[in-house]
Amino acid sequence: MSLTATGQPIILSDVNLSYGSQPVLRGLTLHVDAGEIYALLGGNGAGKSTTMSTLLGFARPDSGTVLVAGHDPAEQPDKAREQIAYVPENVALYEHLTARENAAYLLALAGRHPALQEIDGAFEATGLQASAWDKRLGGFSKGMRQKVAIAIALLREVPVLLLDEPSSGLDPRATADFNRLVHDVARKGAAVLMVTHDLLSAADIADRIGFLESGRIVDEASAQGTDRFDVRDLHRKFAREAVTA
Ligand SMILES: Nc1ncnc2c1ncn2[C@@H]1O[C@H](COP(=O)(O)OP(=O)(O)OP(=O)(O)O)[C@@H](O)[C@H]1O
Repeated sequence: MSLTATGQPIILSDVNLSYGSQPVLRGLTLHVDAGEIYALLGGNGAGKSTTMSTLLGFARPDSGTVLVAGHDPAEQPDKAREQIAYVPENVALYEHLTARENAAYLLALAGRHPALQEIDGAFEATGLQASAWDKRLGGFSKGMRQKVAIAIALLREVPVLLLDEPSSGLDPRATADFNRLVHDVARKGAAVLMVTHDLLSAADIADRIGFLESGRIVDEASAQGTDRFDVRDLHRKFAREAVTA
């Protein structure tokens, strides 16, 4: 695992990015430590997806520093992506392959060849019921798909986990299961950056919450020990930002 001198797997420092004449990221600075869960909250158009695209090497900043486990995604996209497990809002898996086949195939593409027991162990850790392991993905719910995606992420043992709107479309039970899993991944040492509109989830699992407005962090809050976030307070901040964005 290659880290930067500061040991932070996710670094965005003073990042500026425009689409044509429209500035989208404006001096964005955001660092995530190993083992930390950072929730990025922001209204529509605040630049959350662009931030993800920048980390994945799909969008090139005009200036500033972006490092994923020490690699600049714009210069070395393959190296950066090797360090990232990315779970998009709608997980893309092979519909005609079973859960086990999806895991084996996608991990092979990433250069890993875990034994079947390891794949099953990861499914077990995610709470995906054993009766689904040999079923084709075609009939899976969104929650089940996310479990397969997280199992693959667990087996890749990468230092960076990026989650895009992970709880949208999940019922409260599935959201709680998913949050528990993300928590476990972070406790194993991954830096987790999640983009979300779900204040409850953010309050539940984030160590830090950043409010993104017009491409920069305008406010940040940290959980202090066992003191969690006050959701009503978050809502007030979020609503204000959404109004002023
Ligand atoms: N490929 C692109 N080309 C031009 N403009 C873009 C492109 N992608 C995003 N934008 C613009 O950049 C701004 C930020 O978009 P982005 O998708 O990053 O915001 P977001 O916070 O993810 O919003 P949402 O919550 O609606 O998904 C928006 O004004 C959007 O129209």
